[in-house]
Amino acid sequence: MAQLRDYIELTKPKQTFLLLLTSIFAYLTNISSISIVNAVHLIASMLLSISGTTAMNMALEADIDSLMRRTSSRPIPQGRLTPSEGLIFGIVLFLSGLSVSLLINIYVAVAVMLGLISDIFLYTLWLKRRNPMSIVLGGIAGGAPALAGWAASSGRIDLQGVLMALTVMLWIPAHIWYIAIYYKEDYELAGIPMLPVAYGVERTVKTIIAALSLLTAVELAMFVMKMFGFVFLILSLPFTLFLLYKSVVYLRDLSKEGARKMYKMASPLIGIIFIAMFIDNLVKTFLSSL
Ligand code: HEM
Ligand SMILES: CC(C)=CCC/C(C)=C/CC/C(C)=C/COP(=O)(O)OP(=O)(O)O
Repeated sequence: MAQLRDYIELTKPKQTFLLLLTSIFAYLTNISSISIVNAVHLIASMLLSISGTTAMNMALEADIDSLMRRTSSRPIPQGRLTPSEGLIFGIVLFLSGLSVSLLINIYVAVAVMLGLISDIFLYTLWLKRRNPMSIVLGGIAGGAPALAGWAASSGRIDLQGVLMALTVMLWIPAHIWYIAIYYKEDYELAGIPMLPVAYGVERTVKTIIAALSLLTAVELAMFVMKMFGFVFLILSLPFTLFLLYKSVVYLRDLSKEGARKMYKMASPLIGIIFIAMFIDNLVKTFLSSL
């Protein structure tokens, strides 16, 4: 049982759940074309491929995880699982998820492959240990589940799918860089040049503010281009602007404890935005049926 718990920990359940949520709600924004079979295939494909990618990431990062307070208690640094056990587990899960994605359509499989390439090859193996802006390309992995959900219901990868993925990517700087400010010493110890380590806290917060400003612009663009309506705008814009405002206020603080609060405040935003997309489409579909 302890081993099963360790294997589950390799999949980062909380992160995987929220990533799955973005995929499901991206899928449901095409309410007129959903099918139970496709929805089940999407959920299975995302759970398997996201968990697999995350387990591969943990197996490949066991060395730096053992150097960081936040991650040193994980199964592989603690020797409860070996890196090769973690890698094989991740590869099997991922390939299973990719196979299921092909049951839906080729575009979902493309999004799954984008997630793997971005998370493992661009971020984990190449950029994270070398480049302070690693999460920009690593962020494509974060947007991949939303792209997969849209592709599963629309049958294509188009501008709307790309903008929905971009929405996640522009939230990621607030998500990870507030964590990185809080754990700055950890990343320094492990030699990981996260933005706060390389350019300091103030520069990092200003970059987060720029990303949240772009996120606001993308939300407005999706409204102007009639991809989503007023319901989406009034449910997501205020929360985005609130996090933007609190980030500007945090510029005068820059404390570690303040960073932890900002990280916790950032987490729900991406869920709120994708639920807003779903509710907007639900209301639009209901009104058009009257
Ligand atoms: C480049 C992309 C990303 C990176 C580098 C990243 C990194 C991290 C890190 C370092 C943590 C803290 C883990 C810990 O507590 O030890 C975390 C937690 C988490 N991440 Fe991400 N993440 C990324 C993308 C995402 C995306 C796209 C989502 C959801 C859509 C997400 C959802 C979560 C959640 C829900 C948690 C747990 C929060 C908690 O424990 O309170 N992450 N992530
Ligand atoms: C469809 C598909 C396969 C999508 C992949 C989605 C996915 C796993 C996104 C997470 C992105 C990511 C780079 C996390 C690594 O965090 P980290 O290594 O910096 O975190 P840590 O320090 O806590 O290990």
